[in-house]
Amino acid sequence: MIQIQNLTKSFGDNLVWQDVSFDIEDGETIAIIGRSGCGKSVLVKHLNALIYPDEGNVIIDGKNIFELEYVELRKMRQRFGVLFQGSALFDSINTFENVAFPLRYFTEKDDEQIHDEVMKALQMVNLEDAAGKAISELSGGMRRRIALARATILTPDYLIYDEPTSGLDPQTSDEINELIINLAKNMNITSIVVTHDIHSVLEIAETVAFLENKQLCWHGTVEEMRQSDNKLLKDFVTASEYKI
Ligand SMILES: Nc1ncnc2c1ncn2[C@@H]1O[C@H](COP(=O)(O)OP(=O)(O)OP(=O)(O)O)[C@@H](O)[C@H]1O
Repeated sequence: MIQIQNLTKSFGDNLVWQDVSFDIEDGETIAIIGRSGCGKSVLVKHLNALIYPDEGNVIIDGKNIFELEYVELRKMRQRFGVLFQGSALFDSINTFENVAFPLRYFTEKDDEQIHDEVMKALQMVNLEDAAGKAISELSGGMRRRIALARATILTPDYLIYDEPTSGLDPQTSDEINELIINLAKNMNITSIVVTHDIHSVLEIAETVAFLENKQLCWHGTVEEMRQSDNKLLKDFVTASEYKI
């Protein structure tokens, strides 16, 4: 379980948000929503201590991650997979090696084990035929799926998705959403999804955290979001051109 407690973060005199608190249960899929620049990415970067807050704590399984020493911090970070905005694949190595990269970097596994695990991951995203392809040969949707295979190769407990469907057509977005749902179910992953895409929120999320006015404006289940009277939340959802 991740407990976010009274987090406040500024960069210089730019206050991003203050006093943000909510919990993420094991196995939950939560969407972090809010307008551009409201601090969604900054918030999720606190969850694996890529950014430290001015005030507040993140407690994972009872431990305050901002107090961890280097070795424990590294271990904790390995429990997270991250699907970066724009996929962030390495163009200089092929698809197979992109997915294999975390195994080569973080584990002592031999080539045969690495081969088996990479092929299993590629199968999971329906791209086993792309193993030998250069990244430049892949479409945007395929890149996203390869990035997903790489993000899950170390079987993380938590997976952070930063705008997983941005720039994709509706059909490809649906395919990625389906993969996110399957991964959460089959690998029992806790998923934290940063998105503007209300359609995706309704497809994949169980809970929603809405950042607005430099604070956590609203937090609840998707069902509660559909019925909420919170004006700012309603305005945000309506502006996303999706009626709930
Ligand atoms: N490393 C940094 N140094 C200084 N300011 C930063 C840094 N990272 C983010 N910010 C600022 O923090 C604020 C929140 O940025 P963030 O990227 O989290 O927003 P976001 O909600 O994810 O936006 P978007 O939806 O456009 O990706 C912005 O004002 C941004 O300029």
